[in-house]
Amino acid sequence: VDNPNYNGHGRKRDESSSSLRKIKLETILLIRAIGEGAFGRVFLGTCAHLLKKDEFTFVAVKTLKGDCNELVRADFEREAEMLATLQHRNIVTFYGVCTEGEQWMMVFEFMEHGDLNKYLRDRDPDSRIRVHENNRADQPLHTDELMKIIMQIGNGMEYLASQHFVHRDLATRNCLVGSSYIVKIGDFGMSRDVYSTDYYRVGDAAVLPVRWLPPESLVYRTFTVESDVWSFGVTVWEIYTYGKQPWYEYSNMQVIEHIRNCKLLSRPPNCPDVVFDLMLGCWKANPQERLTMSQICNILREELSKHPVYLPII
Ligand SMILES: CC(C)(C)c1ccc(C(=O)Nc2cc(-c3ccccc3)nn2-c2ccccc2)cc1
Repeated sequence: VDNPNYNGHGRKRDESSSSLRKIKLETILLIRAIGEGAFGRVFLGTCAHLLKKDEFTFVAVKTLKGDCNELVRADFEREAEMLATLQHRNIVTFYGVCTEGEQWMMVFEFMEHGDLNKYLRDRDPDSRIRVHENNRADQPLHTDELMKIIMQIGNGMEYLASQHFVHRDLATRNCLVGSSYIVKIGDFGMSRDVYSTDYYRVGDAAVLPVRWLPPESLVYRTFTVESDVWSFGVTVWEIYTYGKQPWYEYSNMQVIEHIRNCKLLSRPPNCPDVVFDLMLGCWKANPQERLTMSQICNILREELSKHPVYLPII
């Protein structure tokens, strides 16, 4: 059970850090809805004078349903406070909140390519039907580009672990892809609606992303930076299978049995040894034996330095 002084993500409530910016309602323009969930909607919008005095910035605005009670609003404030303290190039930028109108809003940076799971599925070299975004076929992703993606998520997770922040739901659906293929960890709380089959109600408790969780999280419901490392390994598996659901051949009940019996996901096709070894390092039954995010980042940096990935400068 989490220490009562910590919020759900195992983070010391740090009163001094609230750099929570209040954004004026009149500077926000909502353009179109890009997501829908049980607790509200997400819009593409613009925000004036956010970064530079006389400029607009594209933003993703998470609106809280107007008829929310005090409890949900207290949650909203707490989440916003927490998000405001986490800043890193591989964490989706949280600009601030607007609590002027009836509808409270959270303002995030807009990530133009959407969530990483959809991005991967649209760029699977094997997928026959090529999704045509503005009539340009999405180029399939090659394995060296996949390595760059896991490096970025690794950097973000290393930062969260350094802040003693436990994510509890790391997966490609909760990562976003921005311009020039920057990948960041972040979501708008819609995953349980959009990717509902990734979650399963274990006992009478909350719905859990069982396919991404280690044995101790399923059995004792403990979530730690070590259980985040396990989920990172499953996220890497997702990336090298271009967004397949882990254990897609099995039901939730069978998956829980597999994980409890320490059965591991198999090596994705064409997955390099170093990457599969990394996954195995994340999936040690004993949390203390798992790689740390820092060790993971060092291994990835070493590997990337061998095959530098040339940025698409043309
Ligand atoms: C990676 C960072 C630190 C940026 C992060 C960490 C946690 C969350 C998060 O907590 N997501 C999240 C889950 C649910 C959630 C909805 C319904 C049921 C159960 C959980 N809501 N949110 C949510 C709430 C407010 C703003 C945005 C996301 C996001 C980013």
